[in-house]
Amino acid sequence: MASGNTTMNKDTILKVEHLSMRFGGLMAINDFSFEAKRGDITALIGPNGAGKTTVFNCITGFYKPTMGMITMNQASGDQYLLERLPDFEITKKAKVARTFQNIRLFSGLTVLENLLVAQHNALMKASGYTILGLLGLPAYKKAAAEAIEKARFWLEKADLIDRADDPAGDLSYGAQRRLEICRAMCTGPELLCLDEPAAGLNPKESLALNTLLRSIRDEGASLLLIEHDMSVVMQISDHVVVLEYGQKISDGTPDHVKNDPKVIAAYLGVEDEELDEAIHEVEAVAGGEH
Ligand SMILES: Nc1ncnc2c1ncn2[C@@H]1O[C@H](COP(=O)(O)OP(=O)(O)OP(=O)(O)O)[C@@H](O)[C@H]1O
Repeated sequence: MASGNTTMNKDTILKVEHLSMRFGGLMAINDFSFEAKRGDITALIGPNGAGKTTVFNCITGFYKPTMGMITMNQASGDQYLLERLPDFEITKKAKVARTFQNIRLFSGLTVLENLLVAQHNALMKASGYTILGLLGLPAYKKAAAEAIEKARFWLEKADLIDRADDPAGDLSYGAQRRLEICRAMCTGPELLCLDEPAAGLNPKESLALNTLLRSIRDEGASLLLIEHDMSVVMQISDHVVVLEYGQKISDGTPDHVKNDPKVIAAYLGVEDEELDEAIHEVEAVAGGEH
């Protein structure tokens, strides 16, 4: 059941309005608003400590924001105010899944088993929560076959199907990251939030990640990612939002953001009082290039 009723364009999947998060005396996020469009890959970028992970934690229910509204607008038209939902309902009902900066797989289980564990809820429901159900109910057998089918589908997309029966811990780092993303996709999200998916990947692994992320978008899901690797952000994002000190400093296409003097200045790490000067310098250089 929907828990929100904001008037929203159906192309918008996530709307963050006036989000603020205070930790004691620190205002980590300060009146931050943005929208992610359905079917887009939206990247949230910014220098270290800008507040990106805090925004993710508010969207996915790990933190309750000090202020603000976060609306998930499903394709069906159902809306959920995420700041009011417990985190397990954000995955289950609102259909928002996430991965973390550090890999959290069951390394002793096989690749396939990791994806079946992700579908545990659907399987238990089909069993009627009884051992007899597990053993004999046709509904359970059907659900189990569907769970395996879904797992195989995402393993194909991630180029991991040949590793299905290997322990997850035996995979390379890049392959483990892709497996984590497959696991999140097996929960059937409409919005997938990825926290630095390219961190620590070599160029070949980065390319394989880009291919997987594009195929997730092609399958109809929307993505929101935090990423430091600018080659990933610029190559695959449809939309980029830039945070600095908890506030939005730029929002637009990768090209727009890449050439925004405020973004360049933020990444160069200039102090506030030097910002105007840096912007003028960057504008002068950019002007000279044309
Ligand atoms: N649980 C917390 N308690 C206190 N302060 C916190 C907490 N979580 C984050 N912060 C502070 O909030 C600010 C934003 O941190 P956050 O981790 O969201 O930034 P980030 O942009 O994700 O950084 P990075 O790129 O380094 O991961 C930082 O000053 C950080 O120290």
